[in-house]
Amino acid sequence: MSNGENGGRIVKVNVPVHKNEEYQAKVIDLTYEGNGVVKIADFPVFVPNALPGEEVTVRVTKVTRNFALGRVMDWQTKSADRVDVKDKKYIQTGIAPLGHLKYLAQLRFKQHQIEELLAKAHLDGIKVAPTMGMERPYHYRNKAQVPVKLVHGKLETGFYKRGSHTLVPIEDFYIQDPKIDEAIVVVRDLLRKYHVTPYDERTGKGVIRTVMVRRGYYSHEVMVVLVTNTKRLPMKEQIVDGIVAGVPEVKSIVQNINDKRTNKLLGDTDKTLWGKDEIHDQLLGIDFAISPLSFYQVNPQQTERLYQTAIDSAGLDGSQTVIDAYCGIGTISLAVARHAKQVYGVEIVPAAIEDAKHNAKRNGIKNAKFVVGKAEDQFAKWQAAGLKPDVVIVDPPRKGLAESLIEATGEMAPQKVIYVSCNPATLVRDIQRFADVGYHVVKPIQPVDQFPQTTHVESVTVLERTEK
Ligand SMILES: C[S@@+](CC[C@H](N)C(=O)[O-])C[C@H]1O[C@@H](n2cnc3c(N)ncnc32)[C@H](O)[C@@H]1O
Repeated sequence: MSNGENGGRIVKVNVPVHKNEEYQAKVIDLTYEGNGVVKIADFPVFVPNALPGEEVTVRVTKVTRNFALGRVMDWQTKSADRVDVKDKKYIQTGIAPLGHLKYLAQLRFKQHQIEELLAKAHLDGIKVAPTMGMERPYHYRNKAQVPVKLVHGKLETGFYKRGSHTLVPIEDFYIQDPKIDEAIVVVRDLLRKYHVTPYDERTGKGVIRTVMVRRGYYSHEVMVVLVTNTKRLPMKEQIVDGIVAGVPEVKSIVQNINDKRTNKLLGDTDKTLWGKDEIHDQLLGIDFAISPLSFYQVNPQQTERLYQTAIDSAGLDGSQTVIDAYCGIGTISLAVARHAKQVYGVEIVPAAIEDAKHNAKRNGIKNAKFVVGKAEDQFAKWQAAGLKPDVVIVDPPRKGLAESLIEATGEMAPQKVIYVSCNPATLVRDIQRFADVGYHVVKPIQPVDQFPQTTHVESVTVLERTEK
């Protein structure tokens, strides 16, 4: 019998492990979240920083009815796939939850996740290609959003410990562009120098909440966004001058005001303090304008590979009509437009569609039309209007596709469906639903590692219409 917590209530649960006790066990698996799994008298305990095959001493930190959480206190044996991460902060904070696994093993882990889900759905016939990885799988992020807090009386920038709001001070973020890390240190030192107070979420007081920095991968243009809780930023001129002097590539300095007591990072009001309102960068040779609130892919190198894989799979020769569903700021649509007769993009966020139209114009692309709306509703409208696309590309959020969208696709009868997925579980579910309307996977699913050192799995699946 052990005490487990349940929404603040203490409940008695009949389980074979006890909080704060230590157990020796062998790690038997790795979860999709990157935690090691050990079983104690058949009861699962999930443990960060533990790899399959390792023998460990685990201290149990939390017990629930069905599982427990634990922490490795000691390793009796270590996995050959283990990397000794120099700084435990990366694992503690969730910056790099797979940072302790060799990169090749991370790529296999991602491939294997899709294979396992297919096998569970009795779809073992569908193959999965080895994950396309990065040559240098570090320092890839083109955007940082770093909380600012008082830690032991000193203003610090860093990252939250997993599952908490405890700030761990960090200077080298490991997966971010090092120029971004340098810019954050410059800003932090200026905030310290001019005694700007960090926001305190308990009292709602203080000035600076977050520092966001973006840097164009090709353009090298840097944008610094200071997210404040107050309309006034004290010592504004001095801070701006300091950033201009300390960050040579800076092209835009923006104050974003977020005076809501919320976990939301950015507020709705932007004030450009210096330079341009937006920076620019390219993806697949297309120029994109990026403002503080714009969505933009964070790993440009791998995004290009992911989208190129999707575009190559579409087999376009300039004569096709293509739908790009969940098009965001039109990244895929605009890249496809150069190889298609006409492209239609649909996306639920109006600001993203504004960006998409703006980006089409800037690049002189005239054969892409963008619509705001729910993809599932828009598919029904297109179907009713008799639109006959040759190719449908979908890039949905983690929850995958609405069933009605799959049915409408079946009715519009494109030759190909290209499915860009960020969640293998909903991908496998949707592959089964596509089979019901006559579409089958025609080549191995291609995972592309968009987020090295983390557990995210992105992939491209090609489905074709097959006669029943
Ligand atoms: C994985 S992102 C796709 C990003 C896009 N391909 C790009 O590169 O910019 C998923 C997108 O789907 C949008 N979205 C979410 N639910 C939607 C819905 N029901 N209909 C249309 N778009 C939706 C989100 O706002 C987000 O932009």
